[in-house]
Amino acid sequence: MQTTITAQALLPAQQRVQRPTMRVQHRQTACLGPQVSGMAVAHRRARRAAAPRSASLQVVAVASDAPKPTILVAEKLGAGGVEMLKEVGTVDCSYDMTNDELLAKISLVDAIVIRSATKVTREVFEASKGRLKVVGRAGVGIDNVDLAAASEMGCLVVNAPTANTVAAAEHGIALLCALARNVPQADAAMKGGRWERSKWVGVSMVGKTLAVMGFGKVGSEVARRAKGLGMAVVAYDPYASQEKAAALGVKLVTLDEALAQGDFFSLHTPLTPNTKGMFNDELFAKMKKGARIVNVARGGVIDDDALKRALDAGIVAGAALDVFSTEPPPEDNPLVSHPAVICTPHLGASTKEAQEEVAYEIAEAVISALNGELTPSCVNAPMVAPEVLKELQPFVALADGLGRAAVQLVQDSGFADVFITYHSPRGDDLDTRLLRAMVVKGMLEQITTSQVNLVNADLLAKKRGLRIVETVVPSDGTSALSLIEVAVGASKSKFSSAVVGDRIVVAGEVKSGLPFLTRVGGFDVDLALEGEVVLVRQTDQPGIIAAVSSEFAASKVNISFMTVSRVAKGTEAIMAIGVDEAPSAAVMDAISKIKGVQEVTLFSEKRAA
Ligand SMILES: NC(=O)C1=CN([C@@H]2O[C@H](COP(=O)(O)OP(=O)(O)OC[C@H]3O[C@@H](n4cnc5c(N)ncnc54)[C@H](O)[C@@H]3O)[C@@H](O)[C@H]2O)C=CC1
Ligand SMILES: O=C(O)C(=O)COP(=O)(O)O
Repeated sequence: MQTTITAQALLPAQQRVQRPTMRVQHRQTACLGPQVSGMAVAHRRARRAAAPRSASLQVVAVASDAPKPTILVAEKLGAGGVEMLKEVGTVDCSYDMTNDELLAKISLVDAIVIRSATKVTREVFEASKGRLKVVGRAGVGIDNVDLAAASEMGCLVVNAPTANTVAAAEHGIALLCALARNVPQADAAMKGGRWERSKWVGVSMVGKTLAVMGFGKVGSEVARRAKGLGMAVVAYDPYASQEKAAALGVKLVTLDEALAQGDFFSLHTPLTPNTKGMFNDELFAKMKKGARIVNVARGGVIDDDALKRALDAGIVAGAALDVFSTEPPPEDNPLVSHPAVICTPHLGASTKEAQEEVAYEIAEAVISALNGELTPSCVNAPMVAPEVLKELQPFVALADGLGRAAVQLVQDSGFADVFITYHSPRGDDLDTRLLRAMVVKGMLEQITTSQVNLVNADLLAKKRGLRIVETVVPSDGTSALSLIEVAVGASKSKFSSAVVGDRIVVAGEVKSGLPFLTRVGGFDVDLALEGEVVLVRQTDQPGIIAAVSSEFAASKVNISFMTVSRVAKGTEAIMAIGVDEAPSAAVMDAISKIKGVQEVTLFSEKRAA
């Protein structure tokens, strides 16, 4: 496989819903059904019990010697989650702040936990002056967070994608039944002293068709429950799999088919540029006359004015809305006051049980993000499924180290082309996003003052005009990768032996779980990628190794690793030497003057704190 990084790969996850890796999670959850939530809860409980956690992949880590992070909880969060946060940081629970209050506070905190009411806009990120490292969304929808601004500023956005799925689905079903049977209207009449039996005759659900729009976690749970009510269920979701639908007895259909067949519609898409105002005049005109709509997704998915027209024209017989384009909706909102509309104030996720679990799920994600770990619920970093993440973990440091090494070998002139070659038994199935971001991170950390992390690596690469070409070469072996090669398109190197053709090339492998540099240019080496590394090219002759070592010894620089590799006896050789601290310029100069030494250079594998 050979791929050139595309604009698509740089999109925030919310807009990349069609990526296969994003779908895997949906498929797993949806196929397993209600018990999944139970399993997810059990897993979370088990993980909570299994301390201490490992801080392995540095994403946006607050340095270990830094003071405790400050975490602002801006909306009501379950007590258990707040307690978890208190174990690791100073927690400020300030609910219902105005935007000005938020702007004033945000530069004092490392993380913020929100629900759907707090808008984390570009203005908020700018006001944080770089301190804000993590936004934790205690729920699913992240349309109230400016993901582009978060990514540009290297701020990790994590959500709680599973804990409220069942609650939202149950609320969808509750609204579906209430809508079909006019429950709120009849209740209001009775409370007003009226016994209106003939006025509130409803419609039956059994045998009717429910069109689920967006067949993800909530949509599929709604579908499962609607089947139990005896409804025929079709689903429109261009990114859902046929197998998942078939497993639930649901037929995946086109948009036009869904519109033509649905007696009831249940909306479950995220709010994205693609879905904003999706339910407009054109769509309503294609619906069966008398259809009913439930929206527990996001208000913005429906064009409010178009719905009002469809209701008034009788195309839509009734709507049940939990979500609104502006929340709370203004008092004169014509939908809220419409007699054929029933409403709840964004209650989909609001069950006692769901809120407790959401709080744990988000606290866990925020803590691990602050610890610098990669969390699977990160929505603006190149995340992969947890099992893939575990497998790639050893190679993440390797990719970072090779990027770091390659860029430091470039002489003066810049470069635009980066070639990453992965040797992997997975072939085309290898998910390279994480590794690519780490190579880029390693490179950019050397050449920019911006904070670079997995969140913004791709974005910063694009801004700098880097062209990244990735190639996967099938290889033997049982681990995910056997070798990674990183080359930059530059023929002038501080170490000319690193140049092959018109590229500076380094390659490495993971050995005993640690990243090793195994090739520089055409030379094989074998050196742990850590600390400071000195490369020496010399004529292959006796005495040089001793002469170089004694220069280090004289200046009390400890050698941790050394490998020597030569082309052929008596010709050229290179030494790769790991040293505990960077030798002085004088030592480097002295080495370069040793008879037989042709060139010497130094690069650092020290990671940014
Ligand atoms: N009212 C409430 O309190 C709650 C609302 N929600 C909202 O429910 C929605 C769904 O949540 P989940 O199921 O957890 O998300 P999900 O990501 O599991 O599912 C969303 C599905 O929508 C599909 N989709 C994306 N664009 C589409 C399009 N243009 N047309 C048709 N399908 C499209 C995706 O492929 C995906 O399968 C989100 O908007 C979320 O914010 C979720 C929980 C509670
Ligand atoms: O999880 C979601 O997407 C929700 O809409 C729930 O919102 P909430 O956390 O209840 O403000």
